[in-house]
Amino acid sequence: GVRKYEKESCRADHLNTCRISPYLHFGQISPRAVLEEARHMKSPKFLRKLAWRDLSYWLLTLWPDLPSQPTRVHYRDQAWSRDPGHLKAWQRGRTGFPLVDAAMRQLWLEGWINNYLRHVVASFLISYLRLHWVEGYRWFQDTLLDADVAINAMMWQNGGMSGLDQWNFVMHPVDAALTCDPDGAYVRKWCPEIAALPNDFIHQPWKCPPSILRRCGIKLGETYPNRVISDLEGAREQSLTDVVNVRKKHPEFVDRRTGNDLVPLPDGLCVPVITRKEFKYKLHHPEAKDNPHTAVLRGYRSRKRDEAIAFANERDFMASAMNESVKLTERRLKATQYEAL
Ligand SMILES: Cc1cc2nc3c(=O)[nH]c(=O)nc-3n(C[C@H](O)[C@H](O)[C@H](O)COP(=O)(O)OP(=O)(O)OC[C@H]3O[C@@H](n4cnc5c(N)ncnc54)[C@H](O)[C@@H]3O)c2cc1C
Repeated sequence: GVRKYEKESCRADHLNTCRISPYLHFGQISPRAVLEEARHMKSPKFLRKLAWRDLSYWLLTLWPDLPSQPTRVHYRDQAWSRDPGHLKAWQRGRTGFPLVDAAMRQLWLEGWINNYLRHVVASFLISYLRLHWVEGYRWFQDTLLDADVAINAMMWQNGGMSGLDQWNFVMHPVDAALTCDPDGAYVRKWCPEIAALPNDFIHQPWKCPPSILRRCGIKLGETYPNRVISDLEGAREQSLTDVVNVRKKHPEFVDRRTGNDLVPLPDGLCVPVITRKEFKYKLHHPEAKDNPHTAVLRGYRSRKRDEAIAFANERDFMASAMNESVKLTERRLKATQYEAL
């Protein structure tokens, strides 16, 4: 169990975490008892996570408005999208991105998803749909069995870039899927309307050749939603620019020496806090296309799968081109026979 927790707690298709958060939240299990048990497990990762729980309570006592007001105060001026259609699609698991949809459906029906999936859907809301993190916080408060004002707010603040500890990664909805659900079992369970898709396309049906979609009885836009956004990279770039604009507008909250954000503490003192390297780079190189510190996580599986998909599409194209050419020859032949008569 411990080995799986250390290395594979991300898996969506296996239960590799403890699932004790609702019991901890409602006081049915004491965190001290859990800590005592966990000492024998030799899982530093687990102990770290348990400690984060206390960290969030400490943060909430320092910043009582943690659930609604950016801790990095200048991020109040950040531009966000306000598309209600996108928010609804995210909440109801109808974004057209299978892993995001599967997780949001599980959350709605069971009131729980694992930590990795919470990061995936949060990254999607914030960095790709560019919707305000407070929307995510509110939805999680409404739907999670373990909904906890302190932990939930701390995590959404950090994901939303304005928390004390900015996440240094962004989860790509397809690359994350290949990591946590490599054979698509999880997506098939929660998105049964696309279950018949072969593994290569289960996490990106929009790349599936039309003939295979037809064979699986899938009509994108009808039986399963089209993607709410298709230009993921463009959306991510815009989100990056939104943060850089805030930092440009408020040089008084950027430490001149290190480039880190400055956060005013409740007693008035301003302290520098760790800031994502890609934000610091972009501030000084606004036109640069390739940011060497990009935070989007990519995996080797994605590249392998992309090659397989390109091959399948090429084959599909060749097959339909050959089909067309056979039909054309038949039509020509018929026409000549008709003329000969
Ligand atoms: C956007 C977002 C929102 C979240 N909202 C909540 C929430 O409202 N309530 C909640 O309990 N957890 C929240 N978490 C943290 C974490 O996802 C859950 O605690 C965990 O998934 C619960 O499952 P588990 O008991 O199997 O966790 P395990 O991984 O087995 O961890 C054991 C316990 O450690 C604590 N813990 C684990 N991860 C974290 C963390 N990242 N921060 C603080 N404590 C942690 C929890 O009490 C958890 O029950 C959130 C995470 C994210 C990314």
